[in-house]
Amino acid sequence: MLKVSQVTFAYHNKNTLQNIHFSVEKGAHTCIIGESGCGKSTLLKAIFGLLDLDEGSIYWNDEQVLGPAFNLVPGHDKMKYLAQEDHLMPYTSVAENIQKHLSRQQADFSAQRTEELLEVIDMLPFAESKVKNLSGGQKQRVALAQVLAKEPELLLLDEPFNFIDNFRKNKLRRNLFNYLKKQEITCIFATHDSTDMLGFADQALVMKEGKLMANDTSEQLFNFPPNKYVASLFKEVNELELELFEASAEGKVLIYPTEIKLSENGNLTAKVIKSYFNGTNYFVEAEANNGQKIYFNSTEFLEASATIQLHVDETLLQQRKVKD
Ligand SMILES: Nc1ncnc2c1ncn2[C@@H]1O[C@H](COP(=O)(O)OP(=O)(O)OP(=O)(O)O)[C@@H](O)[C@H]1O
Repeated sequence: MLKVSQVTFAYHNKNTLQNIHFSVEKGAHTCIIGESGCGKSTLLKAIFGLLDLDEGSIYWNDEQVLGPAFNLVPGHDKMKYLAQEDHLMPYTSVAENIQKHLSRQQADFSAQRTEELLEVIDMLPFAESKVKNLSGGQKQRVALAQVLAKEPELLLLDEPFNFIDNFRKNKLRRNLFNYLKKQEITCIFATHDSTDMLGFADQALVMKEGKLMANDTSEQLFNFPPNKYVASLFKEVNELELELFEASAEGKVLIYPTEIKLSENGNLTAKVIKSYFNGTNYFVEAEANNGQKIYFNSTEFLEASATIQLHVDETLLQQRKVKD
């Protein structure tokens, strides 16, 4: 189990991690998500032991993770950390790059282990290719196989899929996270992409400006986002004044565009501004009578300036009130 307790860290007096507190169970997959610069990479580095904390502590099982001031070779030996930049050997083959990272115990069945890892990253046909001839996304996959080679107890991945195209990403994510579950490897990964979080993380940590804003399952965060920042990580979201639905109501409510329906007996009146075709339907920008913008999906094209009735489910209006 990983225990991160009240961790605070500053780069040159600039607070980068503030009072971060959470734990991760053995074998669980946890994602760290948040806008660029919020401190995701810094948190991964702290967990791996690359930073000397200003306050707080980090424990992997019963062992405290200590920073470079206490370790000649920084980095915890039960963990593997894959940074955003890779450290591959360009003039050797993909297979050799992986073999180099296998542990001594695995030397006897090195070819079999290399093949297994090549399968996880979906690169069997590239085993003998030189790394220098690979694309950015392919190099990223080889770097991933390298950190898996030593069978770490805790794997820390920083944006592991950012150079990989969507077509490959889905298969790679399924392969990787199934493999990690099978091997009972605990994994913490930083990402910008909510599809990494929704499908593959047991637990999601949302960060903003160095603080931990939410720690929950991704389903819970999607269905009941505590604020607009969290909801916006998933997709575009409307933060609507409740007075639009009931004159005397106060406060705001978070509603995703797919949850607003065109309806003759709607509870919201609006005027269409523009319809954008998005392949399956139209993404419509409209304006409520208090001037607030409303975004929703429609199966039909709606003419600009048309007055329309929209409907939002009453239960959602209750459940999605914004908490301060
Ligand atoms: N070595 C460093 N020295 C000084 N400041 C740094 C250093 N590394 C990161 N920072 C700053 O710390 C803050 C957090 O950076 P970090 O890389 O952890 O964010 P991030 O959430 O991983 O961002 P991204 O998603 O863009 O990778 C940023 O303001 C960044 O500029």
